[in-house]
Amino acid sequence: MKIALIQLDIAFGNPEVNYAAAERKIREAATGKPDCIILPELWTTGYDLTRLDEIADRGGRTAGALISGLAREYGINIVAGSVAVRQDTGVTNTMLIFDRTGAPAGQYSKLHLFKLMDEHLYLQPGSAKGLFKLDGTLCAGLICYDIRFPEWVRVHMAEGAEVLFISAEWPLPRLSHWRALLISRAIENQCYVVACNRSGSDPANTFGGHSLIVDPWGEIVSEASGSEEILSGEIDLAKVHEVRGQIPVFSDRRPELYR
Ligand SMILES: NC(=O)CCC(=O)C(=O)O
Repeated sequence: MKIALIQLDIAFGNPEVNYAAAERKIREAATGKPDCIILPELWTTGYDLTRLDEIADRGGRTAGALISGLAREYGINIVAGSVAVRQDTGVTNTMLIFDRTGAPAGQYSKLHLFKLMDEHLYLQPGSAKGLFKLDGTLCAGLICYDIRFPEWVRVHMAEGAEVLFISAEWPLPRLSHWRALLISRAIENQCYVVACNRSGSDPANTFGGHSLIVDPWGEIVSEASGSEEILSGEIDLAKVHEVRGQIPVFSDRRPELYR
């Protein structure tokens, strides 16, 4: 599976600019004929949370129509990062996933809200898992701060997911945590981790970039710089089975005692 990670510099609170930029980058990434493209967290609005009443995407319809159309046009799966989605009950930070036909393959609303960036004041948390299938492979999609919760990642991996997609807006001062957490999640779950961060800055934060693909042994397959770029890398699902066969972590678990 060939993956393209679009490490975007997001315009603060300006969905129109971000829709145009994402479309341009997806078209550019599509020339490399990837099987899957991934975008960062909150790529339509950035963290302009105080203006969500104005700029959140009702039902995710605008972002959904754009991404579904591009997925269908190029025949590529797109993990469309996350979008501030206006629901009847409030706004969620929701990952949208489309398959090669442009059909929705799943969605996931960020479960753990990050207080340091005021998410709890403006966003509603999700309450469902982020499992979906791409080309027959079971995948999990989680968002940024979620990677600090290994127990939540494990819930997905224990159901048999082989690839963990992460969309993020992870600030530069905690870049060492970003790398260590992603490598740890890959090693402990013996899965591929495909993690797309943003670059650039907003009024409150500078973001770290360094999007990553990590293999099930914890080795880095590809790593981006700190600037805007399209990162590519290949994942070999046979390696998941090889590593899980060599050290049978999942069958050696004692979940009855983990309480
Ligand atoms: N957008 C986020 O969830 C950021 C999470 C983060 O920075 C962290 O340190 O955790």
